[in-house]
Amino acid sequence: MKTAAIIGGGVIGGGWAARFLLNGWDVRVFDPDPEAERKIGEVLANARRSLPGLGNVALPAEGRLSYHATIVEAVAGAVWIQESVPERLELKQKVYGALQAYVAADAIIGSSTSGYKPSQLQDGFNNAAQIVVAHPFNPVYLMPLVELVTTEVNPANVIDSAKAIITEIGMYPLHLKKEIDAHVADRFLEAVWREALWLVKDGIATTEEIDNAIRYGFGIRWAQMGLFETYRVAGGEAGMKHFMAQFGPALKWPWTKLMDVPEFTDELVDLIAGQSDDQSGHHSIRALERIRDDNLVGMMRALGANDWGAGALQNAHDAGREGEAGLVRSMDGLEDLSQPVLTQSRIVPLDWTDYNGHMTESRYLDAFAQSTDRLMMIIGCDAEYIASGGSYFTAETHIRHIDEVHAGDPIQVRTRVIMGQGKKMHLWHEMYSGERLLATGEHMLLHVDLATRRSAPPAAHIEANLAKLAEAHASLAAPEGLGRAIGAPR
Ligand SMILES: NC(=O)C1=CN([C@@H]2O[C@H](COP(=O)(O)OP(=O)(O)OC[C@H]3O[C@@H](n4cnc5c(N)ncnc54)[C@H](O)[C@@H]3O)[C@@H](O)[C@H]2O)C=CC1
Ligand SMILES: C[N+](C)(C)CC(=O)CC(=O)[O-]
Repeated sequence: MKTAAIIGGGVIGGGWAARFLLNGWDVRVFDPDPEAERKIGEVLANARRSLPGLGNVALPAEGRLSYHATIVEAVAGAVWIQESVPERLELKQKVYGALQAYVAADAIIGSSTSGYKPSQLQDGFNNAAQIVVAHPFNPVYLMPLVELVTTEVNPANVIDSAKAIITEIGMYPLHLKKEIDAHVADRFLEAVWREALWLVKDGIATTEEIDNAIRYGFGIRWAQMGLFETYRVAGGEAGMKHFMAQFGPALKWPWTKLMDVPEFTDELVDLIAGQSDDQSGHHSIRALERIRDDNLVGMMRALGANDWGAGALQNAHDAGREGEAGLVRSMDGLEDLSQPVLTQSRIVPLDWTDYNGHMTESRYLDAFAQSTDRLMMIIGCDAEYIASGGSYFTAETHIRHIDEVHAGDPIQVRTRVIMGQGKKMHLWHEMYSGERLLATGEHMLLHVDLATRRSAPPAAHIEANLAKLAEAHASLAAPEGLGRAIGAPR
């Protein structure tokens, strides 16, 4: 089991603790705040609610969380130390002094700093080679980006290990080519924030109207294509060059105030805070966090369906986790052909539930369809085969809902081949949470030629694999409920 030490467990340190813990790492925390345990507990509760269902493959079992009275105790055995103390250079350097004395020589020390350059943190320490900036985004347990900033004193093996660990916990290491104050993303955030403060101060728009300008407009676009790809599309068929020719000159017009910062007078602070209270004061911060998390999970899962942006990143992370979750991609991976095939192992995501507070009916079909997709892949009807023109279409489905399941619960689907002959594939899926049977799905599929859209025999290797599974599964007792239908009223 790998161990991470969290030095400073506030908003960001708590998020890092949750991210490591839910990805199976042991986490040791040092924070002198007597309220730290309670605060981290609340962040962790939100993380447990949202992160496990973000992907389509179950996460490993949670690691162990412990709190320690000193830095020296907290860093014992840690291979990653994440410093997230307040953004004050002299405080961070004091912490690095202690870390220099106690951290293992091969451990990595990441700083969450939003603005300091790694050279400012490394300065004067004989273990500078171990110190990097690993700047995350709030909430750390859901947002994938980590800006990894290094200097010439960090050797390649430290940088490679840092990238590998960040990737292992489901995040994306954006390694900057050189260090710069506030890295990449915070420079944008500062520019946008500065401009927004002017717009409020000058009475052009309220905090709520500015937020609407973002969330009804460019904010949604940025979440999926970023800045440059969005503008490339906005240039029409002529693309980026046309876009630059058309809108480049505006950069020199007085559209923005950029470096000019409004003074934080009491009047301006009251104006902004008052408008923010009017806009959102009816929600507690924890409630707003949950609304934010629900939306982030929903958006990232929607991007995943298109294998795009943060969703594509999550899909790649899922693919790397399949083996540990017991999922296979080919017949070679099946240890015992006579047993039903594990075709899904996941946590019920937040966006799969409904007004009745449980997994909604359409998601049972979604889950069973994903299990069918995996079985198709296992017998050889994979992306390459489908691109060559053959696939299966579902002709008939019968789902029985046997027991409830809720967001955050683990589910597994085990699949039997009832019949696999010629064009026909008859599947039986059983969905469990632990030992509890939740639902069954019976599906008849037909192999089709994608060019003619008509049924046609599958390739020989697919037919052979299907027959092998059907024969092996025939030795099991017939599943209870097989062939059932609602039936016409008498
Ligand atoms: N809040 C945000 O949106 C983001 C913050 N960051 C960065 O993360 C770092 C932490 O920021 P937040 O979590 O927002 O601050 P915070 O104020 O919520 O948490 C800081 C924590 O550090 C603890 N602390 C203070 N002195 C300490 C010491 N000597 N040793 C161990 N713990 C100590 C405090 O008790 C507190 O719990 C900063 O460098 C900040 O720039 C990075 C990304 C986003
Ligand atoms: C405001 N902030 C500079 C601390 C923000 C960040 O560093 C990243 C984030 O989560 O927005």
